[in-house]
Amino acid sequence: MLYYSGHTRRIGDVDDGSTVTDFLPAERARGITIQSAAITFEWPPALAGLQSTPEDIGGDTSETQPRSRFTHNINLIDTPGHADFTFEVRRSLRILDGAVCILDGVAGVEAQTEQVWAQAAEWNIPRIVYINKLDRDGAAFGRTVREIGSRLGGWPAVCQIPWFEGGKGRFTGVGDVINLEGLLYENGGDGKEIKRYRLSQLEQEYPDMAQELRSARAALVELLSEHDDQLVEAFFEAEEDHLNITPSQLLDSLRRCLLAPHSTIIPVFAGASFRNIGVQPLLDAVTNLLPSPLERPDPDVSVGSSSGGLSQLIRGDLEFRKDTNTAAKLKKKGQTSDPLAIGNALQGCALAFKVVNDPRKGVLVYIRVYSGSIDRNGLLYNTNLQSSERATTLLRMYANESVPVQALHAGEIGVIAGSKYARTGDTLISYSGNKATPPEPLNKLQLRPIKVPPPVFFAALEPNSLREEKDMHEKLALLLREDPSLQVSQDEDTGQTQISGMGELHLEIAADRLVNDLKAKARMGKIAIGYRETLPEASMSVTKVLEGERAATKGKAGCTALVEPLPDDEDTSLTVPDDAFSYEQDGNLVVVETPTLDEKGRPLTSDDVALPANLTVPEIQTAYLNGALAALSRGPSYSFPLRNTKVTLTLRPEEHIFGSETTYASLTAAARLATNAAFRDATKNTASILMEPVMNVDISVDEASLGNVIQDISSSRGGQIVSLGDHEDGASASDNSTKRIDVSKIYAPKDPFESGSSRSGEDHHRLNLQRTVKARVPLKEMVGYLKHLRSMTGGRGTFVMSVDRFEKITGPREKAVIQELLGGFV
Ligand SMILES: Nc1nc2c(ncn2[C@@H]2O[C@H](COP(=O)(O)OP(=O)(O)OP(=O)(O)O)[C@@H](O)[C@H]2O)c(=O)[nH]1
Repeated sequence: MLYYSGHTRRIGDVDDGSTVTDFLPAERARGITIQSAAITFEWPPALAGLQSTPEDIGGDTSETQPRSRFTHNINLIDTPGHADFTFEVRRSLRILDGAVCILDGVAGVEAQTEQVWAQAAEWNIPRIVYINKLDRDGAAFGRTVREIGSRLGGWPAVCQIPWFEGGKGRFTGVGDVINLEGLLYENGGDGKEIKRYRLSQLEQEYPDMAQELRSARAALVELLSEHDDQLVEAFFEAEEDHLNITPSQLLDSLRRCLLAPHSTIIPVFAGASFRNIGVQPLLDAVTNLLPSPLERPDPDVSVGSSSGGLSQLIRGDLEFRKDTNTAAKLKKKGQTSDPLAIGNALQGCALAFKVVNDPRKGVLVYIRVYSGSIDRNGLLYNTNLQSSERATTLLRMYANESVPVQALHAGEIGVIAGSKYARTGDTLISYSGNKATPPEPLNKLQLRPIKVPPPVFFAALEPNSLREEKDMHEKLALLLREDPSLQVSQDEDTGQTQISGMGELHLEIAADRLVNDLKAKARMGKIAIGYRETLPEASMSVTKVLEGERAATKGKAGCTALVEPLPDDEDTSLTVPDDAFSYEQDGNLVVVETPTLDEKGRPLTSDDVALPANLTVPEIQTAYLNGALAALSRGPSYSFPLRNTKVTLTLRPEEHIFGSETTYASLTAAARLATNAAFRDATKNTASILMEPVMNVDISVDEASLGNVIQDISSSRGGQIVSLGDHEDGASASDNSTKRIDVSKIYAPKDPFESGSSRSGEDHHRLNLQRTVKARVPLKEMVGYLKHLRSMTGGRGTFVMSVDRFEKITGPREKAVIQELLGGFV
């Protein structure tokens, strides 16, 4: 894409590590994408002027021109395909306006495809499909098209068909169903030499291709007519001749269908990128079919407990819930809660979706601007961190150069260079006025956040020497800004640092980044499963006072803690009193109570003691919270993080505050001490109960291996089969909400081997039947599964998994796990 748009001089090759977007050494070495890089280019190329398009197709010159005749800015976000990085995919998905789903023409729809497809549907992102690798042996365009129908739950609108030499030979080009022409690529060329054949020429020189193209055209018109009345009209005007519909009418219809809410039309394109076949027409399709930022629905935002659309907020139409703390506080402070004034104060709103530490340029924060503009040197408020910084350098990123710009506007993607704080996922806003903080409640404005899945693997990280420890932690902090799906915790007693993440590869790459790219002098220990522990019973209320001499932290402070197990799956928000400060994370709930103080820290009755001047109620709440979170990261019995645990911390100034001796740090330390003591109290009779991650596993296999795979999951691995999908009849793995697609009604050109095979087509069909097994399996049993699955399925099986929940381990399994853990520690 970058080559054809004129931004690089040579075509990058993943196999020899010369790609532009996979720029991390770890990515180039492994040939995979890890971070979603964002790059801007123009299509059609800006320098070339208007692209020459095939003349005289359809014959009508009065109609609207396709968008691909005019230069557009395209922001390309390349996302990783490996299951360990689904979080990376998720966070880039949400900033997309449209997506190209690239399928492997041999593997077809894979388990991973279904997962990412469903996520994209959640964000309402219009998608087109590109079936790649059609040059490979065993590539099956037709079968893949049918799988798109059965497994992705939509109607494939075949916009291109593959062109094989002599019908079965080398893959040489594509048939363009919209423009009714054949595109023949020069063998072994860079893809710039394309010979175009009009239908009439094809009929003379390649009659089979012409025939297939006509069938495909009829199928496309018929499919769209079922979803789009305007095309039905056009069809009648065209004297009911499929071939007389103009390309523009078809593109407009496809676009209407694709952009309609809950669209079930999936435009399909074909190619072999490695042979440089099919890339430019795909770029035309991106320009012609996918929406511009202006055509996207209003992004969801929340402001405190109110939520709605961003433009609603700007117009002053967002209703702020009167019962919220926000409204009450606003009133007290005498500030406006006039929605229009709030909307007017917002000048720009952007999302930081990627933080990259570039060895030469420093920290680059990639942002997507949603409204207004982000200006150079303007003050930017980070509503996640509740702090502001100036965007001194704004860049637009091209393939190998970055261009400084004065502002980034709504719809644009660019970079803030040198930002000190912004992390992946943070909402950034600019606002009117010169204050360091935006007017309330804009400081709470959040673009719809993504949930970070709980990490299920961990490993110890050790600096090579004590001297390196500080440096290692600084570099870790940078890594965490890049990737919020990594977590780091430190053992208070041993000082050992642990890193946890989504998968083994995820942690390996993190360690690789830390050591090789960020040059931390450290090493990572063995990767193990991240179990959790939960309390067997509630503790007594425990008060601890921390004295400076005893601890590393200076100062004196106290805290009272009470801990208790939460019932499984309880909606924790229900158990918090409205006026208390509470925080939920990883299935835990921390509540901080200050029963004798008002929100300004003043005593409620004359018998109560006030806060000293150096402390405020919010500071105490955060200090206590941080102490509790630190304690929660290490359980009392097995040192695993706690789960389903409620921590209630209470501050009573007369007991816990010692004038100016009481600092923020000492309060945090006291809260941690008290929480830990309460944990010990709750486990004095019985040890914590271990919990293990149980995964939702989707396995794709063909009919022949189905029995073995099910047997293996349910008996050897203790898994529970949830459902069996039959892809070809449409009883697919996709959830029930997606409509079933009648696969027999899908148009797909015959695959070369289908006709030439000695087997009857039907037999072949059945043998290739793909099934999706959905199961719930403990993660412990899934370690090393890919290799096993491959051997059971002759290499064709694929699977994906995500954390479903943590479950208590009981009975003989508990013994076995504990034994293994103990063994691991010896
Ligand atoms: N034969 C053939 N091989 C291809 C084609 N396109 C890509 N490949 C090969 O497929 C492999 C994977 O290519 P990538 O571009 O890294 O695929 P990806 O989907 O981006 O992979 P991730 O970066 O892990 O997400 C490489 O070895 C490519 O050479 C094609 O059209 N034909």
